[in-house]
Amino acid sequence: MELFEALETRRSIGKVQQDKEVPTELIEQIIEAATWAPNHHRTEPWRFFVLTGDGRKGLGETLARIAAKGMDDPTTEENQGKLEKAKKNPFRAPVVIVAAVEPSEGDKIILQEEFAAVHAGVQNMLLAAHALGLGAVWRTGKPTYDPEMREHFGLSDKGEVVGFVYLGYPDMTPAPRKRKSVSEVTKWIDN
Ligand SMILES: Cc1cc2nc3c(=O)[nH]c(=O)nc-3n(C[C@H](O)[C@H](O)[C@H](O)COP(=O)(O)O)c2cc1C
Repeated sequence: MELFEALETRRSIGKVQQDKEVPTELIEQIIEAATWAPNHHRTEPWRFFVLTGDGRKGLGETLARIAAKGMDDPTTEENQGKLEKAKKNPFRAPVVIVAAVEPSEGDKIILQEEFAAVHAGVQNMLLAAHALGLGAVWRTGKPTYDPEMREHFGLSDKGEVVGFVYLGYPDMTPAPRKRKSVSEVTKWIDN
């Protein structure tokens, strides 16, 4: 797929086929695409966790634990329903690739730039998935940044999950989207 076509036609695909497995080679290709992202001082701060099958269970349990902390009474019927839903969330796609940052140490290292590199990597992953005929969506939400999430994936105190890429073969056709025009978002400064 040509680059500009991929840029313009990539869409968040929230609904993917449950029973169609994604070959390991394609998952590796998508992660490799992330590793080609630009990164200042060549720190390569990205880390990835590929969750498949029952490997998605731990994420669901962590999401539920984090959600329970924010509830006055997690035992009510309504809240139990919410916690069950949180547990099931990672099962919405056959593959969840967790993208995380492990910032490097050093006088020259700027924390925001370590995050920027991983964010750029995630965009590469979404484009690669699209070019390979897969559907993907970058999911986050407040629990992503809870310390328990960092601990669940064994990241350092400075490490952080930056997103969950839900991946599979598309089971939806997204509606075309509009973006603001270049002129609306750009100011040319030439003197
Ligand atoms: C940092 C980040 C977090 C996002 N988190 C979610 C999310 O939690 N759930 C979701 O459905 N989409 C999420 N998205 C996807 C956006 O909703 C989506 O990109 C936006 O609606 C534009 O649609 P498009 O990707 O199809 O162009 C996220 C996107 C980014 C960049």
